Amino acid sequence: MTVSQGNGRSLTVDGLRVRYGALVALDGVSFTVRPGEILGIIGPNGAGKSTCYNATTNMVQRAGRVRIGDQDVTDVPAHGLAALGLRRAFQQNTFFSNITVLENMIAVMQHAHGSSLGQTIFRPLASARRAAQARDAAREALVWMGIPEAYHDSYPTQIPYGTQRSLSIALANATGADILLLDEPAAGLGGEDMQNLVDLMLTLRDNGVALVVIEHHMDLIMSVTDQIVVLDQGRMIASGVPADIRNSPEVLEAYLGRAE
Ligand SMILES: Nc1ncnc2c1ncn2[C@@H]1O[C@H](COP(=O)(O)OP(=O)(O)OP(=O)(O)O)[C@@H](O)[C@H]1O
Repeated sequence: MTVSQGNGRSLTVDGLRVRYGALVALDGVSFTVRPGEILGIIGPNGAGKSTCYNATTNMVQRAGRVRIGDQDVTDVPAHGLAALGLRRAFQQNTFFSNITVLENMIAVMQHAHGSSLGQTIFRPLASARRAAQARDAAREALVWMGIPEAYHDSYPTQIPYGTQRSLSIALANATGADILLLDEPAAGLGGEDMQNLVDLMLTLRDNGVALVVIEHHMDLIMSVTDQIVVLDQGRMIASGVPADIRNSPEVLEAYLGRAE
């Protein structure tokens, strides 16, 4: 396996609280997700799920603390968290659309692992060899994360929508992220695409990535997560393993009772 996953670190948020004027959008939200775990965050519309991601990644003014492994990153700005292994994959697909799928992966992997400009200029043969190695490594990473070779030389917008979603997540992971925050990854997907997404999430989990998933798709959440946090009106009304959440009267009342 060529995609390294860094050191495998957990994410802990403790007592997150966010106010928008008079509205308390998040209040006392705490959880830990460990390497090789998938944590789901669910709740009805307006429950505070997106605010929770924004608070975790320091994109909004908040109280509370955030840790990556043993490191307190509460005051690290959003753009600095990626370098510390925390990546957020947004709902919309994110890639460079004017270069191929393979070139996207090469670019991300080279950015993550660095390349030596001096050697590239002065040693063209070694440079050519490194370029070939980079292509091989990128191809292998893409296939491992469920992007078939048939799509590698296409532009991202030419490949099926579901595969574009997987590509976005694969690129986020290829940065060497230990922790991935996925924002409604299943939105707009069905059938085979959904299964491919599940396979990708499980592959990453099994490789020691800590995943946090905001998702409305209840079957997906119940089938892939190790633990679930339920938000309602900014507060954690329940947390636990999927079987407990499924049977929680509070959750049924607050979330499942209000069909979306
Ligand atoms: N920038 C903002 N300014 C003021 N209020 C906001 C802002 N962002 C979110 N809110 C409010 O905070 C609350 C939580 O919103 P949030 O988007 O976090 O919920 P959500 O669970 O992600 O909802 P959805 O499932 O609909 O995406 C809502 O009442 C929302 O209207």
